[in-house]
Amino acid sequence: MEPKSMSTIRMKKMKADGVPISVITAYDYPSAKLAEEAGVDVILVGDSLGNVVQGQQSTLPVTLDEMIYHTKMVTRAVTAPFVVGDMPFMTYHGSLDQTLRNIGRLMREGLCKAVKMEGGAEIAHTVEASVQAGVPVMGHIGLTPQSVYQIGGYRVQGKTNEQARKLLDDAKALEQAGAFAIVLELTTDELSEQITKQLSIPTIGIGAGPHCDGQVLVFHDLLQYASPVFPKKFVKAYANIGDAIRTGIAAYVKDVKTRSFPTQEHAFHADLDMSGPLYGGKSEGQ
Ligand SMILES: Nc1nc(=O)c2c([nH]1)NC[C@@H]1CN(c3ccc(C(=O)N[C@@H](CCC(=O)O)C(=O)O)cc3)CN21
Ligand SMILES: CC(C)C(=O)C(=O)O
Repeated sequence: MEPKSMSTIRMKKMKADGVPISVITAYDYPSAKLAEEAGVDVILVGDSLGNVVQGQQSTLPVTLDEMIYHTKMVTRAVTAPFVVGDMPFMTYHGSLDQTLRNIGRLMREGLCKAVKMEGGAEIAHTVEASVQAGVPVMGHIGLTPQSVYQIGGYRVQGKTNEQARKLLDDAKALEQAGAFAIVLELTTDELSEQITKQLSIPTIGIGAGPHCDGQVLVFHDLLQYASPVFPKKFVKAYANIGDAIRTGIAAYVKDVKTRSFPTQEHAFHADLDMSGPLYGGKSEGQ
């Protein structure tokens, strides 16, 4: 039987039943295909692709067209996982009209089933309008990388009462606005637990401790795929495909240099006489 597709309703039920939600980022066809085969519930086409795929210093330069390009490749690859596309920097802060156009492009062209937006109470009106337009919205609070230059660095969030209280209010405002889930990024364990308890929609943690309803990690971090950012405390590496790829390529280079590859084993043949005049050889009688 075909695996049942993940949905926002199933995710909410998973929270109620205490079943954790597994989320991974992916940015192209093969990685998304492997993620589905591995049984992941949700795939986030994150704008972290700016860092791990494009080699940028932050997620800010990522454009809507680039998000659409990557989201298309991911949605082409999968059936069961619920695919969420990230709204890039400044594509949901202008007029509501422009925001809805941008969401429309990501969903219609990228074929994702939902979008993610960074921000709390200050974007609740945008979340509400999007939800009213029929768009499932995933919230994202705590460390919001699109605001890294305002925050001043990739820092743990919610360490003071004032900050923690504000983040709890943000989470509630997003739930009230109709978000179907909220990413908690780099929020303290205690705050993540409290937010998770007080919401009926699932929390998806990254660097947010073990109390969230689900977990998300960046593909390149959990598989050690040449992730350019320094080692992060909240990451657990489950494979080292960077090493595997480098070792494989180095062996290939060595084989080419020593003429160990290709060999006759990899060659194709045709039964032709290439010593004759057709190929510039000497013909008889000359
Ligand atoms: N490869 C990658 N993984 C990510 O998780 C990720 C990205 N890129 N790019 C977009 C954002 C940026 N993220 C980051 C980047 C750095 C830290 C970091 O340096 N964290 C420190 C904690 C700092 C503190 O103690 O305040 C750490 O040691 O984990 C955290 C999240 C998460 N996202
Ligand atoms: C790290 C996750 C939550 C994200 O926002 C991204 O991949 O862009």
